[in-house]
Amino acid sequence: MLVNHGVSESLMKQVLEGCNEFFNLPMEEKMEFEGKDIWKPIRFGTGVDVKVEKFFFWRDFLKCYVHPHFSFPNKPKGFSEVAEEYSKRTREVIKELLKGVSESLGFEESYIEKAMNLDSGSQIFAANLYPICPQPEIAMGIPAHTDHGLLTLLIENDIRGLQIQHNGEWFNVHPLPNSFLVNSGDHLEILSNGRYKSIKHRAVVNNKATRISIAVPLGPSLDKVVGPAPELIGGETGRRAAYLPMTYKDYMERQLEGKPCLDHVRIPVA
Ligand SMILES: O=C(O)CCC(=O)C(=O)O
Ligand SMILES: [Fe+2]
Repeated sequence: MLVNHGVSESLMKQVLEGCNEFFNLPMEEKMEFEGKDIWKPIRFGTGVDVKVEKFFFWRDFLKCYVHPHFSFPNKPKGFSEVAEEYSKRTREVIKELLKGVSESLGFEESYIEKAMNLDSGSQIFAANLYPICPQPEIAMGIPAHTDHGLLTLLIENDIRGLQIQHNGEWFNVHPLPNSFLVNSGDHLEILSNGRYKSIKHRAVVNNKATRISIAVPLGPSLDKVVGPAPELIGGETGRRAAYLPMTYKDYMERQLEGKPCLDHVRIPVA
């Protein structure tokens, strides 16, 4: 589905360029932001050359919490301002999309915004760098996963690499120029009691060009206990809750520790 998102081409270019400049900083400057704690407001990680299971991971990343509080590196100069504007704009686009999602579930358009407390919703700016890889067949940029939030907006620097899983098979996808690729996340699946499915995806690497992608997920406020919308279960609907409620914060802690959390909260059919 194509909709006018109202974010300028020049802002998209500037934010990708800012990421490029950040990743080009000397390693010791980026390592100031290095850390394992998932709650660190600004976190840089370098995973190139680490073998996990059957693949070598081949990715550096920068993850910043940008809402409700905006945290961002103070270099390269001007990047933080561009990223703040980009975060604000993408948040508006996601909120607009969620109005349509609310209506598609039979609710008034502000339902998800209110139910998920999006005024203090948790938004992350996640930039990924996939350097040229000499042996792409034994490496993986980012392994198969689902995003934990409600919706994620993704852009890239014209180099392909994203794959999504459909009916058990992997398909290459490539955002159209000047557009966002929108992925549905775990919390949309939970809230909609499975009417929306969280999309499984991964990023492969190549031996020709460096790829940069920026994923911006928006989720509920961290203290929000999220389970299936009460209107979609029980009573006349004849449907049972298919997911256990949990705070978004607890959920993220499990997911980012590498445990597949959606499987944990899914209630098996008796
Ligand atoms: O690089 C990509 O295309 C995917 C990135 C991604 O899935 C993520 O950052 O969660
Ligand atoms: Fe993702």
